[in-house]
Amino acid sequence: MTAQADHTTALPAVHASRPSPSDAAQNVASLAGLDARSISAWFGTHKVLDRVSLSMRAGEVTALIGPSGCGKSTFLRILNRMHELIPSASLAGEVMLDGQDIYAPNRRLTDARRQIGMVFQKPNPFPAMSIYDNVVAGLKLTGLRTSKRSRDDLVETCLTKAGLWKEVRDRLRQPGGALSGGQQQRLCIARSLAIQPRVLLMDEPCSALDPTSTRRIEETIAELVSEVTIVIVTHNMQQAARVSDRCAFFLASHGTPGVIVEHGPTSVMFENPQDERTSDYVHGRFG
Ligand SMILES: Nc1ncnc2c1ncn2[C@@H]1O[C@H](COP(=O)(O)OP(=O)(O)OP(=O)(O)O)[C@@H](O)[C@H]1O
Repeated sequence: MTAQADHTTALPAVHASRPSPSDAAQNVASLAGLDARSISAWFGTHKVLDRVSLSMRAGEVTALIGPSGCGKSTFLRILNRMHELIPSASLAGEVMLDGQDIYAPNRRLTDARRQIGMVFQKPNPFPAMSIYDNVVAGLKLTGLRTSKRSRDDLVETCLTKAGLWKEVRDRLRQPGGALSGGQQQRLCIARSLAIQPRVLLMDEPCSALDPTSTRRIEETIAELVSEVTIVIVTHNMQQAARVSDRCAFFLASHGTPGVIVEHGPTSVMFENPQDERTSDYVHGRFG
């Protein structure tokens, strides 16, 4: 999971057109924050994260940045219990969703996955399944029976939110695999939204996309964050500056496990970071 870092010294305007996070949080009752407390992670005996704590606020975009191999993707997978799918993987710590630990013994794995969705680096729609069926594919997870009419509405709503409706409304029965890469990624976002997650995790969602598709995804993120809390891993510093409210800078120096060196508002992280290593990284002096 490596990608070339794309650094810049310029800090573009950060989504001036959307409501402030606090306005958004007040407007949508179901918004939830995620609070990771003292997370350590291992693959076998190899420790890759050491007591990482981070609050990801409701109604905000939090960007996880840092050089390759410092544990960003591992941290992200821990946030919705995907880390435990890897046989050698283990972890310590707590992940609180709206004050409830998703790892508590009485919490079901499927609950965490339903409430905390994930979009991956490489678009992964079901290629032979129709666009329509891709969007509703996750509904089985919820166990809810829905009418055809409400499924139709859901498909339109989710594709609209993902910025894809106008491009596909006349070909909903065509296979998802026939769409362009950028369209497939927006289809995956629509599929995640269909089960109404409270948090959406995005692991380098634009790294396989061209600049135009990347811009569309970034616009989609800006529109979605008023109703779903977003955590995004990105190697692209311009993108982190454009889309996020807050950033966390991860680092694993000289084979030590990854830690968060610094986190805070994106403008501060880029313009006035407290740690020299953050400054060096966001300005492209290493990584
Ligand atoms: N399935 C796995 N099995 C064993 N080790 C793994 C596995 N996945 C990741 N690691 C190791 O965990 C460490 C952190 O990897 P991770 O992918 O979380 O970093 P990252 O910061 O997301 O990197 P990148 O930016 O390159 O995607 C690395 O040393 C990596 O080799």
